[in-house]
Amino acid sequence: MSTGERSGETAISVRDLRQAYGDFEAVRGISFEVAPGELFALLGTNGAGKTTTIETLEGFRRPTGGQVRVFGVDPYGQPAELRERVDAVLQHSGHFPELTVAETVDLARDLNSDPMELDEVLELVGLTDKAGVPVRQLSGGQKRRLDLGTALLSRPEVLFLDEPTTGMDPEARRATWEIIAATVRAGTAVLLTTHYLEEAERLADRLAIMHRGEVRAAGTLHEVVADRGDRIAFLLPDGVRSDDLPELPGSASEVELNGDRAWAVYTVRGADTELRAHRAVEALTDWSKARGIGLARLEMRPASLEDVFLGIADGAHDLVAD
Ligand SMILES: Nc1ncnc2c1ncn2[C@@H]1O[C@H](COP(=O)(O)OP(=O)(O)OP(=O)(O)O)[C@@H](O)[C@H]1O
Repeated sequence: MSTGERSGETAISVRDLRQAYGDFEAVRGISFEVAPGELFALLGTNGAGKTTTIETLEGFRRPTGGQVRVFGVDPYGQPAELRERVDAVLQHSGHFPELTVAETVDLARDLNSDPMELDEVLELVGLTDKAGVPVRQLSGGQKRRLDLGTALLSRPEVLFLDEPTTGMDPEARRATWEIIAATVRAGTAVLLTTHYLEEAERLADRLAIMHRGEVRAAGTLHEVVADRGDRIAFLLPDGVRSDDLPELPGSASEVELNGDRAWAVYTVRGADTELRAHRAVEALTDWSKARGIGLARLEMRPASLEDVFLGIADGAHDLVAD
């Protein structure tokens, strides 16, 4: 159990954070907290402000507005009282390419007062057989595992993970998820950014989706997808236009193009979503029978994290200057 868990304090606190680069405001008033033994995932479109937020929490940047705290301490400038309690896997690691894996781990161990043993670190991240290999000869995924090993060897109470599994094959990614989950179970507060939605689904206790510097959705996975509602979809029958689709109480309809197929999509939101979605399917079936048309590929399912993300990202790739 970590010190933080014992005292019940908040590990990471972000309140109305604003961060600007010159005239451009990259982070526009975001707030969240992470407790010891909790993993919070920060998701978002490219350029949403995730790395800027993590860099601010790591003490590389002073907020232009709002406040960030790590165990109640302002992290700007990486004060000594936080150095032994906090570690990170950044997007770009700073290892020396000519040093071997073992030398790299030992170098990181030298900077800590009570680090894990070398063998323990190598085994933890599956690099035992690469101990004598220079870092420059590692694959991208192996370098990420080395990054994780050098971050974990100090047994940090707060861990920042900025896209930690990028470049890993599916097996290495799953192994890394196990390591991260075990670290959280041991009491570490983890702030994770990732573009792999499955990673957040597997690991996150709570999450936030950012877009253009703002949090657009936040909560547990269940809360975030429940907000989006249930989805009913079927292939738009030949000869049926979007205007011909029946109106169903409590649901919104639209036509989605996927490749060369057009889909009729209904979204059912609010209280008793499951029951109302079921009634909507019955009404659609009656409507299609009355017209003698089929509802090919009819599906009804709760929204996924991907649906929520894509709903937020819609238009995110327009070349619009902020
Ligand atoms: N040093 C900098 N100077 C000026 N603008 C910057 C700087 N760093 C980031 N930005 C801009 O701030 C915005 C947020 O960038 P940031 O790297 O925080 O986003 P991100 O959510 O981590 O993106 P990605 O998912 O693509 O890694 C982007 O528009 C980016 O171009």
